Amino acid sequence: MAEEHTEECSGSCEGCAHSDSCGSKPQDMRAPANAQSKIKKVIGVVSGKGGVGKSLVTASLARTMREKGYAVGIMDADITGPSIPKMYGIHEQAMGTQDGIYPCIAKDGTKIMSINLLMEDEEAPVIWRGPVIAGVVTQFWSDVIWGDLDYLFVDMPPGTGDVPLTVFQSLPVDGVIIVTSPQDLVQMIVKKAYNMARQMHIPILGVVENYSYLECPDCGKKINVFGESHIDEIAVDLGVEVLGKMPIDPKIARAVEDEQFYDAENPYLISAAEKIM
Ligand SMILES: Nc1ncnc2c1ncn2[C@@H]1O[C@H](COP(=O)(O)OP(=O)(O)OP(=O)(O)O)[C@@H](O)[C@H]1O
Repeated sequence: MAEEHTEECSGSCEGCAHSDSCGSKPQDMRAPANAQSKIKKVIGVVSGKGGVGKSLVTASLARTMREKGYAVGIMDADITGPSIPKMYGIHEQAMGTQDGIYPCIAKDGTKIMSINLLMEDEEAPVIWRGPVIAGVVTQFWSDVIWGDLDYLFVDMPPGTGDVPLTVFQSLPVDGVIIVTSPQDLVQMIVKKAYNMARQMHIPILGVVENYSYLECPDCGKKINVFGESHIDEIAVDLGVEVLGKMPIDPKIARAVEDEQFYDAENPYLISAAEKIM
């Protein structure tokens, strides 16, 4: 019979003489990366609720890292609402061999994998149950030939469902960035995302507030379109860093609309990028 841990257990199995036979040892559910992938850091971008600009923040972080000369990939784990390929103007299908699937490469060199790159019709809905969707995300890790990457950003679906759970359990996530917006609900939803990452022992790198303000193009006055920000208080309360406050920026919105995000500049997330490095 497997031995159980004793009162002296520190919680970590490292260095314990009983670690091989202990029945209480946490199960490692990590999926193997593709044999041809060498990824230095995996960063998850999460949000407690939808529509806060998580995909935009993911792509902005990837752009900032590309500008700094790093090899970057984006895994679009938002299977039912994929938006990353379109932002970069990618509408082709990914190619596969018996070794795996090759990500598509954006004009700025960012490697991208998304369910939309595997579908014949990118407008066809994905009507799959949670475990199937979660399985696809694991395949994005095991079957995609990412090659050598400094950073892989994972654009998670909103909330705390099957996919974030699978990503946290199956991928070696080095840390998460929580994206939020300045609304009353925010405190509760940030805490949900925060608590999920904590419970899964994933380091929280900090929070980014999106839609923080709009700068008047005539007088430069900052208008709080979605109300007063509470992000600084929330960050203090949770003991996490505020990594950036992104305004509503028509130039960025245009880059998305024109499907030319590979050219977009985002000066608002420099400290978020530095925190990752
Ligand atoms: N700071 C911003 N300035 C201008 N446009 C923005 C900004 N943030 C997001 N947008 C635009 O708002 C829309 C929604 O953003 P995005 O797709 O990133 O949200 P999301 O949180 O990933 O959504 P979902 O939860 O549905 O996956 C997009 O068209 C995006 O380009």
